Amino acid sequence: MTNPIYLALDVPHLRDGLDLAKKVKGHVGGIKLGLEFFCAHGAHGVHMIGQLGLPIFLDLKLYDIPNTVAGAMQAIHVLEPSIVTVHASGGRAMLEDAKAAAGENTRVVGVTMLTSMDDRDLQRTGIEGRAHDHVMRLAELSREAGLDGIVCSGQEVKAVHDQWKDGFFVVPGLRPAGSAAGDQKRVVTPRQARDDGASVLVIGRPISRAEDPAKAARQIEATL
Ligand SMILES: O=C(O)c1cc(=O)[nH]c(=O)n1[C@@H]1O[C@H](COP(=O)(O)O)[C@@H](O)[C@H]1O
Repeated sequence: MTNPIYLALDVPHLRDGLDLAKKVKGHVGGIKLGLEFFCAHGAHGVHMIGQLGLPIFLDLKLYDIPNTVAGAMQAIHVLEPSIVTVHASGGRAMLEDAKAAAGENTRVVGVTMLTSMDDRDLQRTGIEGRAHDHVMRLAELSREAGLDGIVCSGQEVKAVHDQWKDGFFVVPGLRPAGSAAGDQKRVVTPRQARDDGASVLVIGRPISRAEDPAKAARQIEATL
């Protein structure tokens, strides 16, 4: 079984990121580079981390008009990401054009509702109803638009998986039992998410902020 854990490398310094990625390399299946990393280090940083040989998940959460998102997708072909995120709420045309413009070996997944939000936060954005229903709607839209899968919390992944059998499901907001949730609100354990159908487990601070990141990654891997 391939290791489903992707380390979220949310660090400001490239040297620290490289050191951390090297430390945990044997205990994760890939590295997720997000906005913090990409804004600071751009394509150069992605190449540097890519040299470690692990799949790269470029979490850019693209959200713009279809033409602009398609252009951004084309611009990152050269980085050969295995996974890229777009916001599912960008609408069907944006999602279709994002997928059409993506590289052949890149999975495009739609971010449904951030794991840092709960029902109340959702309502404050003007959307009535529960997180669960919102995620299910955006999962359906993503599937219709031809995306490979979605990003959702571990609280929804089972229901989404039941409806979209061959979908690819990225689950962040994961916390081993007893660890601090921080800004995450819809949280489950890595094991729970995997059992419920997650394809990729995105884990950041429980590994990156641990005293011994390799040990933390190994311990999480052992629970799966
Ligand atoms: O797209 C993501 O990866 C993402 C979506 C989401 O809804 N929630 C979420 O936390 N993420 C990312 O997953 C990672 C979670 O990090 P930790 O909370 O430190 O484990 C961060 O890099 C977030 O940017």
